Amino acid sequence: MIIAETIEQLHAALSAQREAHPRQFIGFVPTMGFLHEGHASLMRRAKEECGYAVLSIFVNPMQFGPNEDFDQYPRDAARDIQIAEKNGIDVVFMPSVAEMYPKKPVTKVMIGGVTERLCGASRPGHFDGVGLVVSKLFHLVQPDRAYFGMKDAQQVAVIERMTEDLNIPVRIVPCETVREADGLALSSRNVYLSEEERSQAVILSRTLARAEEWVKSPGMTNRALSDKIKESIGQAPLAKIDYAEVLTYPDLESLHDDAEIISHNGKILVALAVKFGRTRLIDNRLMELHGGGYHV
Ligand SMILES: Nc1ncnc2c1ncn2[C@@H]1O[C@H](COP(=O)(O)OP(=O)(O)OP(=O)(O)O)[C@@H](O)[C@H]1O
Ligand SMILES: CC(C)(CO)[C@@H](O)C(=O)[O-]
Ligand code: BAL
Repeated sequence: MIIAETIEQLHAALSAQREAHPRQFIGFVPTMGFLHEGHASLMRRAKEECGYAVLSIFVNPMQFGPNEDFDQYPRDAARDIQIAEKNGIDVVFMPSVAEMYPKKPVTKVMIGGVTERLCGASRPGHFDGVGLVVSKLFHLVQPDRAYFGMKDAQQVAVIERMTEDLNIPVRIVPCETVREADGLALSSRNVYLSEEERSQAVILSRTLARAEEWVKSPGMTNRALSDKIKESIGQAPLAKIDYAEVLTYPDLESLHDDAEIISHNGKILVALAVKFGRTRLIDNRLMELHGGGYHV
């Protein structure tokens, strides 16, 4: 496995690969490191489907707000390198902030529409930072396919829309969320949780499982569902709701408050962001409705 800390080293590795295997696909997994089994599942899929897999590890300051956790974000490069190697990665790109942003960028990648709700609303500027760094990474790596986790479902919708609007020649591959045995979605930020917060954090996946049943009940309106979701999260005394919303997917538009959910035709996303102390966790469930029918 090649470890590239500079753009020059990355280019050298990719040029050698393209020269030796011109027809082989390149699969790309962008991350912020502190790798876990969720990341590993993306790496294995990239390797299996493409034959050659590139991982990036970069905690991107541009996507953190001034009062967010950029400085505290967990980092462990040595452990990440071992996990990458075990999961079939051919090149790890782990640049410094100065390597990625030698000058303060004056170019903005602003994605509208799909960023108006959820994390786009509660983390102003977040998706401008994601759009910028992912565009840069796509230009640097020029992957055939890029693998993103559905835990960050809004991010998948944003990146799909950005690559479509800008004709970036990459296929975005959404990947299933990997969970702990009790249902908690794996996330690098789970390490911030105290024991008590960790045991209560199961309320996110538990509420999403309940929501899936509630959606199927005839007569269940969006307003009633939202109330039930909030009440369910409220059963965890330490949980503070940032958002709990039901939106269309991938456009992330509102459903009418009084509309019966089961009569909706298309995908809906039940999306949660919940704080435990200073730790903000997200999770979601995507469902497909057929104007009365129901499929996961
Ligand atoms: N549990 C998971 N299952 C599958 N993919 C995941 C999971 N968690 C994160 N990913 C995906 O890994 C990629 C990199 O995410 P990131 O490095 O931000 O990890 P994270 O665990 O989501 O961290 P954070 O705690 O900061 O949200 C993203 O595409 C993300 O959706
Ligand atoms: C896609 C990403 C690596 C961009 O910094 C980040 O938002 C993440 O880890 O999901
Ligand atoms: N997984 C999303 C990256 C972030 O929280 O900034």
